Amino acid sequence: MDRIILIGMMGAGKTTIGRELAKRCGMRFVDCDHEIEARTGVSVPTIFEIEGEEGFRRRETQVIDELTCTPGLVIATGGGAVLSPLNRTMLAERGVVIYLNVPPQVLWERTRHDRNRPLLRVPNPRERIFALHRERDPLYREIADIIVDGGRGNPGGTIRQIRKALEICGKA
Ligand SMILES: Nc1ncnc2c1ncn2[C@@H]1O[C@H](COP(=O)(O)OP(=O)(O)O)[C@@H](O)[C@H]1O
Ligand SMILES: O=C(O)C1=C[C@@H](OP(=O)(O)O)[C@@H](O)[C@H](O)C1
Ligand SMILES: [Mg+2]
Repeated sequence: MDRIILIGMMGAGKTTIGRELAKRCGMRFVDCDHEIEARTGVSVPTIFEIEGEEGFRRRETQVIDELTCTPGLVIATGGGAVLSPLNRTMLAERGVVIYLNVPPQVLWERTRHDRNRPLLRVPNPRERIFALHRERDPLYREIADIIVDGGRGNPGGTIRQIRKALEICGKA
């Protein structure tokens, strides 16, 4: 299989699970946000400050286009990668797409003390998480080949679920 692509909300565990999954599958791990940070030399929140969300999204599309043409990768996307129809088409056509589905309350508990997510720098970040989840859940589902429950237990359990699903659909 050429690429495994993880999608889902902020705090769903795409970065955490992706890194570990890649190790276990003998593939290389890349995270779109880390790739953008490496290329620009600044953090994601700094890009939002300087270029706005629009500037960040342009960079994100460029990175998604390049990484989804590179073989042998486990790719962790950012939570907003599915907002653009062009991104959704590239992701859907160029890899096995796995949606880490996590209830918004769990997302909130995982991200509430994290300062690295600019979209949560608002007066009511919990409400924001719930609203983003409502808006994005249908988009994740639209392009997912596999949906796993990423909200319970530890990352190991989620990774086992993913590997089993990949085996069943003959992709691992
Ligand atoms: N079962 C789990 N699966 C994935 N992450 C978990 C789990 N339980 C707790 N976490 C924690 O939740 C956070 C997930 O963050 P991260 O991997 O950065 O998510 P994302 O890249 O989707 O925003 C990490 O701090 C991780 O340790
Ligand atoms: O949900 C979003 O729109 C974003 C999620 C972040 O990635 P994670 O999903 O890895 O936190 C990062 O790309 C940026 O802060 C925007
Ligand atoms: Mg991440």
